[in-house]
Amino acid sequence: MENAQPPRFAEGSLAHALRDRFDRGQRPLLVGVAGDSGSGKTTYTEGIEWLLGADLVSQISLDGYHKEDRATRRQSGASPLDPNANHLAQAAADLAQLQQGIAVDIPRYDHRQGQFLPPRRHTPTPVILIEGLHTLYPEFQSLLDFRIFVDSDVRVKREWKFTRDTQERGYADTEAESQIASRADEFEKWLADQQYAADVVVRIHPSTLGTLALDGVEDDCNDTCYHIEVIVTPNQLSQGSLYFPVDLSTMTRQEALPFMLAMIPSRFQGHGVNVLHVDGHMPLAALDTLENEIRQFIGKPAAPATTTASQALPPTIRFAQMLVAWPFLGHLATPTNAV
Ligand SMILES: Nc1ncnc2c1ncn2[C@@H]1O[C@H](COP(=O)(O)OP(=O)(O)O)[C@@H](O)[C@H]1O
Ligand SMILES: O=C(COP(=O)(O)O)[C@H](O)[C@H](O)COP(=O)(O)O
Repeated sequence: MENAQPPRFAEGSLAHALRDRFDRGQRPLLVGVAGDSGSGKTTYTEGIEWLLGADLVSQISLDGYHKEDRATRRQSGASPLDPNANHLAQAAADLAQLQQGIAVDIPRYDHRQGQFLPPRRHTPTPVILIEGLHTLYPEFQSLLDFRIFVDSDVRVKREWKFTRDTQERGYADTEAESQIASRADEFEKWLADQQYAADVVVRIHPSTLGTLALDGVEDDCNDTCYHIEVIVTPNQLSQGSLYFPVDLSTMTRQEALPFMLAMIPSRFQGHGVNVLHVDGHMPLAALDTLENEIRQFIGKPAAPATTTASQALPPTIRFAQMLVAWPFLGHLATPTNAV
C-alpha cells in the first residue's frame, strides 16, 4: 500500500510556509478565540478551519474544562462563566504541552447531552485554535500567538443563544430565558475585560441601515442582516491586495439590496485602531470572489463550484467568518510574525 503523502501547497504560499515550519520541528501556533456563550466563537473558529483546512488546523474547546456538568450545575447553581467553575490551570498546562508539540488527552463536553465525554488525544497541527469563555485570561496569554475576542450585542446574543440552546442543546424555553437573563451581569464581571487583551475584536450589532433610510424603509434588513465591526491595530506592512468587487450597476436597479462597507480610523483603549464596518446583504458573487481571493492568498485551490459545507451557510455568516479570519491570516503572513 502506498504511503499517504502530506498535501502539497504552492511554494512560497502561506499554507506551504505553515506546513514547512511545522514539519521542520517548529512549535504549533496557538490562536485564542474568547467571548460570551452564543456570541459566535465556534462559528468564527470553524471559518478559519474551513479556509485553512484540517491538514493545517485543529480545534479545542475549553468547555471540556468545566468542573461540573449540566445536571450538577442545576443543583449547585454554579455558572460556567465563573473562572473558578473551570479547571483553567489544567487547561493552561495542557496547552503548554501542545505548544511544545506533545500530544495531550483533552477533556470534552457534549452540549447535546450536557455531559462530559471521554477525553480525546489531540495531536498538534501547525495551527491550533482554542475557543472558550476564558481563552484570553492571563493564564493563557504567554501561550497564545494571536487573540480574537467576539463581542456580540446583547440582542444578537439573546437571539442566537436562545435559538441554539432550545433547538440543539435540549433547553426548555423558560430555562434558556432565565440563563440568558442571569448571565448578563456575569459576562460584564468575568468575561468582557478579555477584549482588552485581544489583537482583533469583532462586534456584532443588529443592522443599523434602517437609520440611514429616507422617509420610510423599503427593506430594513433587521431580521437577516447584522452590523459587523472588526477592530484591528493597523500595521505598516504590505500584505498584498485583497479585492472585494461590488457591481455598481446593481445599485440603480429596483431590486437593489441594502449594503454598506466603511473603514473608520478610531481610538480604542488609548491607541489607534482601524475599524471595518459592514452591514446589509452581501452580494453573493462578491462573497465567492472574496473567498477565492483569500484561498489564493493562503495557497489553497479555489473552493469547488458545488455547494460545500461553508457555502451552504447563510451569506452573512460566511462573510463574517471571512472578516474574522482575514486579520489573523494577514498577521501570519507579515514577515515579522511567526511564519
Ligand atoms: N454572523 C452570524 N450570523 C448569523 N448567525 C450567526 C452568526 N454567528 C453565529 N451565528 C449563530 O449563532 C449561534 C451561536 O453561535 P456559536 O458560534 O455556537 O457561539 P458560541 O460558540 O460563542 O457559543 C449559532 O447557532 C450560529 O449559527
Ligand atoms: O456557557 C457555555 C459555553 O458554551 P458556548 O460558548 O458553546 O455557549 C455553556 O453554557 C457551558 O459550556 C455549558 O454547556 P451547556 O449549557 O450545554 O450545559
